[in-house]
Amino acid sequence: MPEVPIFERLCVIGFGLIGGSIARRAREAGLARALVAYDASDAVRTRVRELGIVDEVAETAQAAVAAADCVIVCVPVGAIAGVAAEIAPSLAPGAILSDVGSTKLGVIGALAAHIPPHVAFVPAHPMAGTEFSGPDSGFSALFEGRWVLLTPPAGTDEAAIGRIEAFWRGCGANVERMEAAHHDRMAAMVSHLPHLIAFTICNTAEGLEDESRREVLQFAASGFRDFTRIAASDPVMWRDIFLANREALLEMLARFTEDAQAMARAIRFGDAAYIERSVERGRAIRQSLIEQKQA
Ligand SMILES: NC(=O)c1ccc[n+]([C@@H]2O[C@H](COP(=O)([O-])OP(=O)(O)OC[C@H]3O[C@@H](n4cnc5c(N)ncnc54)[C@H](O)[C@@H]3O)[C@@H](O)[C@H]2O)c1
Ligand SMILES: O=C(O)C(=O)C[C@]1(C(=O)O)C=C[C@@H](O)C=C1
Repeated sequence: MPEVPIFERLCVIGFGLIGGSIARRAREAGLARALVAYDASDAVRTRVRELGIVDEVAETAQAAVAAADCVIVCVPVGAIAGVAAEIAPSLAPGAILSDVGSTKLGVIGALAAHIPPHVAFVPAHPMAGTEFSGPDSGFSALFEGRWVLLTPPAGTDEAAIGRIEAFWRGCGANVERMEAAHHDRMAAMVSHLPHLIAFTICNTAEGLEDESRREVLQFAASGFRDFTRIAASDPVMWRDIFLANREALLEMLARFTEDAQAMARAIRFGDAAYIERSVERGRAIRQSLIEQKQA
């Protein structure tokens, strides 16, 4: 366990699933001496005050960051650059700015213009979440045993990276560094493509003629339910991710489409060996994930 507190005053901008989980964990584990939050939504700020997790809920983003030695931006990817522009003039000298966005290249590019020279920017992405959102959805154990990927641009202050790493370890996470472009291709495959497919299959079911649609919803057994859990996720968040990671996502979608077409062809021509091999390979990959989790 890292020595606590890691930060004197930690500021969370955006108090949804991820911001709320960070705040809960930071409070529980004493990772920051003081916690301050800001959210653009009046209703969310009111709820955060009721929850009593943070020491202060600021009325503006500028006021929230003013005396913070670490600011973590936890808003949808498409809103991160706007928040950075809003808070940049108020960031304290020596402060660390971080984010939790699900895509990294675009976020880093959009933020570069706004970060003052006296502030270190350490981009991060916790590979943990649920299909729920909002101030009540967070929980302190969300990051326990999960990966957090750091994608600091070359030349980022090592001490700042070390403190962000210590913070995430204090949240119970494992931390790894990687290049932002590599991160985006990997995330496209393991997270963005599965969400795209889950949303799409729900739309496909919805598009069936009335009677079949009613039956799909009535008789959906565990296959459809397990497979589409993530389709309950927030539309703004996923709109932003798909648009921000366009190239990598389209590449993975093209690969997937080719593989799906190969399967369609095998089914059409009765190629039983291909079908069995393909299912076998898929099953082995899924089983290795289960073993990894148990290890
Ligand atoms: N949900 C997940 O599973 C998950 C996992 C890892 C990373 N992420 C990333 O974390 C970020 C937050 O996701 P979440 O699931 O916590 O979302 P959420 O919808 O639960 O919360 C986002 C919050 O940001 C606030 N917000 C929006 N624009 C704002 C602005 N300009 N200024 C201040 N507040 C603003 C909203 O009011 C909302 O309360 C996203 O970038 C997402 O890609 C999400
Ligand atoms: O478990 C879920 O519900 C999630 O969608 C979490 C999930 C994922 O795809 O694994 C979603 C987005 C992220 O950026 C990281 C994690």
